[in-house]
Amino acid sequence: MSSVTTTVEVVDTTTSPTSSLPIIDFSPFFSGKPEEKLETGKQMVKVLREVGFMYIINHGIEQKEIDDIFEWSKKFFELSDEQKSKCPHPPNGAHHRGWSALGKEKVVQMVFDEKEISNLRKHPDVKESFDVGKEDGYYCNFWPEDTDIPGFKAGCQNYYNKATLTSKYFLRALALGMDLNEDFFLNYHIDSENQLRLLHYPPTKEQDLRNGSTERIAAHTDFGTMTLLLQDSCGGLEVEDPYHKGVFIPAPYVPGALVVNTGDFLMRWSNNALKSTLHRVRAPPIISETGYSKVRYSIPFFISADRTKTIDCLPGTYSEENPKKYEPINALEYLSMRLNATY
Ligand SMILES: O=C(O)CCC(=O)C(=O)O
Ligand SMILES: [Fe+2]
Repeated sequence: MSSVTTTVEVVDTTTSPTSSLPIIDFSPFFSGKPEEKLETGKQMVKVLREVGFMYIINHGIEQKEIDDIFEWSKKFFELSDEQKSKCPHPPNGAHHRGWSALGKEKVVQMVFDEKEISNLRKHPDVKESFDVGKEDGYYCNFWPEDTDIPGFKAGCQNYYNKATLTSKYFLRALALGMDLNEDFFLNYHIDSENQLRLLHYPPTKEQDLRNGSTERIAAHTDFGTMTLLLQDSCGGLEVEDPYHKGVFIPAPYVPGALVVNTGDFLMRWSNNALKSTLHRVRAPPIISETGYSKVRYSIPFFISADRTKTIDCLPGTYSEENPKKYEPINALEYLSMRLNATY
């Protein structure tokens, strides 16, 4: 059996910090050979158990498709505020669609107390975003005027569909890696309300980013099943070392790779067997000459289970010695609770 982990192994990090994220080559999964599919799934699950974050290469999304969605993102954020404000994000945080202007959103980590949230919001994240879901989904999309940016809607939908397709391969691999039927997770993601998010972090005073008085995106975990992230070469993404709380590992740009991580929903579903790891975006590592950090574009794609589905701890993740830590929960109920806290 060929080994598909092409770089840094997850070693025993209980004494020394993890230095970088593992890279998984997904191409053996596409061979269709059961043993190669299983091996790819096992590798994914090992990383999700230990780190919760990895790079995936040879995932099936072509470089041209990646370039195209970054181009659309840049074009969208170049529109005037007046043009972008024709498709505003509604005040209801759970309806995560449309444009959120600079300073609108504060990502908070598991804080549900109104007063505490409003204190945290005094330092909003320095970013603007545009969110898209399934076109005929539960939450309607908001699009800019086609005359302002012709082709944008189709461009986003192309990437949305490709990322959804890719997510289904990852869900198959995940199931095999967890010793479940290959279609186990697919059955909970038949009618997924996935979320495509275009993110733009404008140039920001570097010193403020370094001393933490300004944040691009504060440390948080993602909510859903898994996230597939594209990032540009700016840098600044950091992932908490699973064995050293408060120590963050840089997750630099790897050309063509998707950064893939467990979300809180999957962590709960797995009875905490899979880790949903804290991550944040800080100053890029390279010091600028201007005192301002470079602009950053990134494109997360959040995979969510069907809103009608209720999940219970996965078979094989609980026993008499390790009982279920959670009650069953409905997917929509869980996501709405988390999203409402960010607006
Ligand atoms: O910009 C990034 O790379 C991080 C984005 C992110 O973590 C998120 O939107 O949840
Ligand atoms: Fe995130």
